[in-house]
Amino acid sequence: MALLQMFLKLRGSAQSVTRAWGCAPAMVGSKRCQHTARQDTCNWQLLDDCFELRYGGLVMHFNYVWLRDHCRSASCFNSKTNQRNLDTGSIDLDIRPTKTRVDEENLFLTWPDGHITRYNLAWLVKNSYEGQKLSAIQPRILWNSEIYTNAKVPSVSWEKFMSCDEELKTFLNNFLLYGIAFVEDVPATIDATETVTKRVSIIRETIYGRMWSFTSDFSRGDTAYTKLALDCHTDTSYFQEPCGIQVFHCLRHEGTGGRTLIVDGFYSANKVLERSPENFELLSRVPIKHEFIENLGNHSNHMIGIGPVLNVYPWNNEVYMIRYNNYDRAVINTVPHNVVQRWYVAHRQLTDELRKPENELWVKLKPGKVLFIDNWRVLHGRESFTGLRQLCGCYLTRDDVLNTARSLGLQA
Ligand SMILES: C[N+](C)(C)CCCC[C@H](N)C(=O)O
Ligand SMILES: O=C(O)CCC(=O)C(=O)O
Ligand SMILES: [Fe+2]
Repeated sequence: MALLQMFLKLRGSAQSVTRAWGCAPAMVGSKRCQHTARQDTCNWQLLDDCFELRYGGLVMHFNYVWLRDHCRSASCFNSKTNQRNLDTGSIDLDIRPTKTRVDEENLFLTWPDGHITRYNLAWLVKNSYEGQKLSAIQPRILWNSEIYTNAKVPSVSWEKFMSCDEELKTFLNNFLLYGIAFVEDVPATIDATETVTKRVSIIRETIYGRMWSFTSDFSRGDTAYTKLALDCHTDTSYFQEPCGIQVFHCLRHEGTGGRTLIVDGFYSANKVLERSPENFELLSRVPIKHEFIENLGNHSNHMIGIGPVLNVYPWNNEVYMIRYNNYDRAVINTVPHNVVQRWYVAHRQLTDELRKPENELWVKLKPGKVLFIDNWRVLHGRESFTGLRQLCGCYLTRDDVLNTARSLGLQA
């Protein structure tokens, strides 16, 4: 929590300075602002180290360098490319505006060189730390098996999915909210599986190939290539950037068992946060290693990924990635002995949550039913099985899935 406390402290000290700085012509101001339909009062003060703005129900604090840096005038910002022209390295780090003016919708600051910046007040609300802190980067519905089942998430079907953007949008909306989504009635081939994934994103080629198809032949040095049960886990936790999405399509299974286990890792992480913030903090602070060492036939690989089990945004504690794979977790040598015990306690609490039967969703994948899993959020596993079972799929690059979602107007 140290970093968060630092943030809060910094904000606290900014707030405690109430008298305005130097010899600015107008240091405190007030104006009735017409903002959309309602009347909003807009109050501002030039504080020592920031500009304080009260507007739209928020008290916001803007650093002066930030304000200069975010000038959207034609000379500072190219609105065609949405890129900054202004050289941030040229801003005086002690810069202060020399003049301040507010009208119904805008704040105007004049800088020492005479340059004037206009900020739309609604834009400031949206882009202030205080405004941002209130909202999640990615709105989600955390689920256990009952919540997911009761939600009756509409499934999408191959034909419509391939031809209709609205159907793709429905699918991506489900995927963003729940971290899993299905496409039904897909032809049971590797080619069709590839076609369906390419509708969503770019395939991420890895040491396992581009499209992969595997069975219990131990062709690779990993338990996935056996008939054994697998406890819930995230894949490629031994990559510096674990794969964003995993796609599974069971092309055939003649035998028993082999159901797929799916668990919302963020639901469990949230339970840990609610019950023990200290444990949550340990899991989000302590970096550990995952490792994949393969020496089998013509496959020789050594992958190492380092990072905490829970990756959170420091300003709102929102989890954005979980790395949890007890098979692939490497020797812990990044943690001092007095922290290790506490880390194991925290890890146990998360494990207990993940393994609660009510949090487990079990599905039998059948030919035709393609499952997309958010590998940064949802853990998967499987029941042991008998007989011939062939699974194909691939990994997708996360940025491109989110890019597709945003291009369809979804928040991602
Ligand atoms: C999916 N596919 C069979 C290609 C690879 C499986 C990788 C399994 C590995 N233990 C991990 O969790 O990353
Ligand atoms: O066989 C399965 O159902 C999944 C195995 C697995 O965890 C994987 O391939 O990543
Ligand atoms: Fe896996």
